[in-house]
Amino acid sequence: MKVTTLQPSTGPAHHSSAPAEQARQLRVASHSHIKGLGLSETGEALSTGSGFIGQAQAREACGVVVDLIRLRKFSGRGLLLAGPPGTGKTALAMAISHELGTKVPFRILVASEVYSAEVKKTEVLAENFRRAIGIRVKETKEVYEGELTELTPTEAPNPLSGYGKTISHVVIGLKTVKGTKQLRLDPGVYEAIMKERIVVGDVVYIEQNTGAVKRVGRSDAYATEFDLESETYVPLPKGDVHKRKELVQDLNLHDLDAANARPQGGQDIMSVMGQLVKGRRTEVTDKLRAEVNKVVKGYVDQGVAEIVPGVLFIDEVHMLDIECFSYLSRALESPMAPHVIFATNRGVTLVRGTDDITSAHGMPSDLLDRCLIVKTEPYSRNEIKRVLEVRAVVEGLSVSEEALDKLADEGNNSSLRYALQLLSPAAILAGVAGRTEILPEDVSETHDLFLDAKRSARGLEDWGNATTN
Ligand SMILES: Nc1ncnc2c1ncn2[C@@H]1O[C@H](COP(=O)(O)OP(=O)(O)OP(=O)(O)O)[C@@H](O)[C@H]1O
Repeated sequence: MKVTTLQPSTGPAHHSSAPAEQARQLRVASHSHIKGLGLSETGEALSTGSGFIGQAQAREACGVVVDLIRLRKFSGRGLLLAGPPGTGKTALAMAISHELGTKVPFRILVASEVYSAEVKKTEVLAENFRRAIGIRVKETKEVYEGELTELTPTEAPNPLSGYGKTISHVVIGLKTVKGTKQLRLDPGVYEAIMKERIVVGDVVYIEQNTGAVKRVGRSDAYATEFDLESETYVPLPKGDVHKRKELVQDLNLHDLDAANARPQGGQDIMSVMGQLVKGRRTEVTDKLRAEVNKVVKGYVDQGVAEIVPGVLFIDEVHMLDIECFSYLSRALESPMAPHVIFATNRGVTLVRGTDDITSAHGMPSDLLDRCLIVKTEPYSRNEIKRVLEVRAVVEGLSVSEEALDKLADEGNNSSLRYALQLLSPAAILAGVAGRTEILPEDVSETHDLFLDAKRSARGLEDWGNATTN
């Protein structure tokens, strides 16, 4: 049996998500029940379509925007979601992203994030713009693909330290419909296999010239009717183990900017795309971005790559200042701009960075004129109750009808977000009382333990008055 040796991949290390990124992911989790705008074929809002309750008019308006985006008739324009806090503006932006599809990048930026000590405001905006522009690269490569039938690492004495063992090489077996093949792999590829948590029975492919390993899924020969995890089962690959395969990589322009700012060498797609621009770089500059754009445009013209404009959601847009707004106006003109959705809960207010210019939502009129504005309405008590119901199901909490009513009252008196935030603590208190179901007493106790903004502000005011008298 012919055995082939492969070299390890030397592509850029993929950094784990930074705290900011993790905070961003947490933000997304609170909308995990939102699966889309919940519209019928004719664009009418369904009563609880896709986890969305109420806001029928705003959802239908956003449905029209999704159609405009799909028809590529939305470039250079923005969507502004204006409404009181907790009326589903972020949820609508998430729903639009779902409607556009998982391959469309979606980026959340809270406007106040642009004010950071180290990085220029417009640089933060530029980076978020680039992260919201996807690029899909198709390339045909020589790969070894199949169901993993054998994974045998061979140990050898550690040549460096004289004690302990190291992996000298690993032998794997790959099976396809047509046959099997044994491969002798470099330790670096074995580490990649371990990192991807690949086990015997998984269907994988290994790129021949980089040794990059990709887990496609679990072979459906192992599918059992009792499996609980959300495993993706895939059929046994057809054809030979060694074949030419079209690989699709979904990146965003910031990935390319960063890879070019710190070229790391190597053959995998990130490294290749990371060497588009000659010469050593240290940071991402507008000049670098312009060069990356030029090369990307060349790839698009050759049909190797496709630009996927994503969604950049800028929450609390009234926090941006005049300098940021002028950057946004220019950036929206760029042919490679993402679709920008703004959200604000402010009315007429001062445009930050100016002394005396007030305007609707704190945005300059020239930018406002380019936006479609969608209003979100406060929820009725019944709608708040239904949102709480949907959220409780998603969070796996069981709530009695009376407790749900009590929470809905809290939401009605204070805010939807406050009521939603009482759900998990109430579940904890129910657990402490040895119950799995949340009852009204748990809601009352959490109401006393955790204040809403109005009560806490009033409490401090009373305290302030008491101490000054
Ligand atoms: N109509 C709705 N249906 C289902 N869930 C909703 C709805 N509206 C809001 N939510 C949920 O309520 C919570 C608060 O909503 P969201 O964050 O969208 O409000 P917002 O208008 O963006 O608030 P803010 O102005 O403070 O950013 C989120 O968990 C969101 O998923």
